[in-house]
Amino acid sequence: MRLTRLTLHTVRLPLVAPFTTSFSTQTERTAIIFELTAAVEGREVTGWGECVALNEPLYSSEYVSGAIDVIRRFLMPRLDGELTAETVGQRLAPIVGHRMAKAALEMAVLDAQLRAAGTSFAAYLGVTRQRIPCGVSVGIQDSVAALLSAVGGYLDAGYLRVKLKIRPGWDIEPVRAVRKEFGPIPLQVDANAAYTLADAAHLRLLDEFGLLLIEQPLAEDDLRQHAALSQLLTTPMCLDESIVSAAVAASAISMGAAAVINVKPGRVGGYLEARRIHDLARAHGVAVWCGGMLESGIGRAANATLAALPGFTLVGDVSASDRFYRQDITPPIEMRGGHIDVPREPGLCTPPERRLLEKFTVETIEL
Ligand SMILES: O=C(O)CCC(=O)N[C@@H](C(=O)O)c1ccccc1
Repeated sequence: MRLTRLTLHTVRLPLVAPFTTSFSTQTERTAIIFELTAAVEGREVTGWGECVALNEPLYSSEYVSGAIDVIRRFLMPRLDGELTAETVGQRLAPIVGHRMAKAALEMAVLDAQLRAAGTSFAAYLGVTRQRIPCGVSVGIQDSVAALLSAVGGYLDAGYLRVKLKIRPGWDIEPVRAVRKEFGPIPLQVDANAAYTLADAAHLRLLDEFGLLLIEQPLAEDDLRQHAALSQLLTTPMCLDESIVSAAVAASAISMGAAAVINVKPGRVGGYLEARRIHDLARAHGVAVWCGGMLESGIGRAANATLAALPGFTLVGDVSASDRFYRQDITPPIEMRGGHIDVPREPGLCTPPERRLLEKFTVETIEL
């Protein structure tokens, strides 16, 4: 196919409640929605993608306006002429980093390619599961009572696994309270790199709670310290921010820094690299689960399909749209009986509804 036009819709989606992690509190999600037009054998097709970079470089080095700049100046010019989704990564490889921007471009090309072929992402990946189990990520709350109320609400809604955000000063006590209130529910914690190896003795206190895993306790770039810490804990070590590619996943697995990997297509440069990490981890007997970046229904639908691959043996963060949004730009993705159906329509997602896309768009750039 040949790309003919790319429109970047910067959308601002209000969150149903503030979402606090160890690095920020978000009350709305700014994201870049990619609307790609391409020519496939003389026909015009549209592909949709979503860049998961945050407004500020607090989760990783990428951020919305920087992603727009690198796409305009350095990435799009490398995608001229005939290309396929499978060749986008190599075309963009000379540009260092900017994985979330690259992932969104590859995603839009893949969506256009799949729509042109009338193929679902599920068929493309060869997944056989019809639905995926849903977990929920619970932000840091103002009080333990508020946390217990939030967790109770999500369990009543049918979520099958709870992830608690933690940071120094909000860790042992809230986890203990959730265990006391709700018993042996599937439970894990996510620190978003808020600790150091010097906190090992404190983090060992988490071992008494029988958690599924502890996610990214230390800095993104410190595999060695995560490997050392994993020797000191009985709770399985999971990495998120550190795993930016299949190559780094291979290093983390070989160093014993990751017993489990949170796979996020945006963080690793795209869904094709995410599949490579899935395949690598599975070959090593390492479990993976699908993380989330507060995606709209575009990324959320694609994640639901990715999470249906056989190596995604742990419940991920693919929640229903209403976990974060009162109104999405696509038809809401709904959870039934604690599961989300794997999309089977052509492409990666249901396209956004034009009036909703316009309602939430704060900036439109034509490339
Ligand atoms: O389900 C979701 O989309 C949210 C899951 C979640 O907690 N994401 C966290 C994370 O650290 O993994 C996050 C959210 C927003 C931005 C960066 C990270």
